[in-house]
Amino acid sequence: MVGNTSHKTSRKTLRKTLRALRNGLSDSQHQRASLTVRDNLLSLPDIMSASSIACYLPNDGEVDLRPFMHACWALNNASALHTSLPVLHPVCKGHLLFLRYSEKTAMRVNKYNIEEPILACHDVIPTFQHQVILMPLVGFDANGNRLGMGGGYYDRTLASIQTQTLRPKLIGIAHDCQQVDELPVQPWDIPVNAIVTPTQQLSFNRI
Ligand SMILES: Nc1nc2c(c(=O)[nH]1)N(C=O)[C@@H](CNc1ccc(C(=O)N[C@@H](CCC(=O)O)C(=O)O)cc1)CN2
Ligand SMILES: Nc1ncnc2c1ncn2[C@@H]1O[C@H](COP(=O)(O)OP(=O)(O)OP(=O)(O)O)[C@@H](O)[C@H]1O
Repeated sequence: MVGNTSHKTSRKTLRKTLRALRNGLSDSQHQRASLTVRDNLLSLPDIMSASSIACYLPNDGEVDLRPFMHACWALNNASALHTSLPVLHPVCKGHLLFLRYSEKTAMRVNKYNIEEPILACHDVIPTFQHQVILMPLVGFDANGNRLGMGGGYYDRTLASIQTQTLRPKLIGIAHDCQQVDELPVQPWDIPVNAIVTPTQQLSFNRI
């Protein structure tokens, strides 16, 4: 665990350190992480009862959710379980849309070189209509505070649904090496309900 994480340690420095750690994992560590996270997710009642789950495609050494998405698609033959991916909002800068994603989805590359579905209105799944949003974490602590890539995309997008009573469960996904003692928290940070890593399933009581 990265130790020296007082509030004085800037988020920028932490991001750099934690991104280097996950990018330093070997191919076999990445493959194992991806499969154990898949299995851990499939053991969660919130996942098994969901009909729409927002995922992401791996970037910058993140845990690869593609095996999990394949498992969801296999389940979708028996139950109605759909996966979506984040797309940079074309109008509302700094926000995300979530678009339905399957093996047949036409894709393009966004400004961060991450593949995303080509925008088609009928494929948009409104954020609040997801039961679960799986969020890529750069860092996390044992209180469920999270650090992302620094764009504020998830924070802005999720801020608009915080007042709703029925809102998606936010599950952060990370490698174990991304845990820190204590993250410096900002007023706009939206904490997660749970965190899944290859070896941990943390859950947090939130109102
Ligand atoms: N897989 C994945 N998809 C995602 C996210 C993510 O964190 N992971 N996002 C979560 O928000 C959104 C994209 N946000 C991102 C924000 C910054 C960078 C990034 O690489 N920033 C560079 C600077 C690039 C530049 O300014 O041109 C860097 O920090 O090195 C990437 C994605 C939507 N899709
Ligand atoms: N709800 C919001 N409204 C306006 N600006 C926001 C909001 N949330 C975050 N921001 C802005 O986004 C910037 C990046 O935020 P932060 O450092 O929390 O990124 P992050 O941890 O990568 O978040 P995310 O994973 O949500 O992209 C901050 O400078 C902040 O001003």
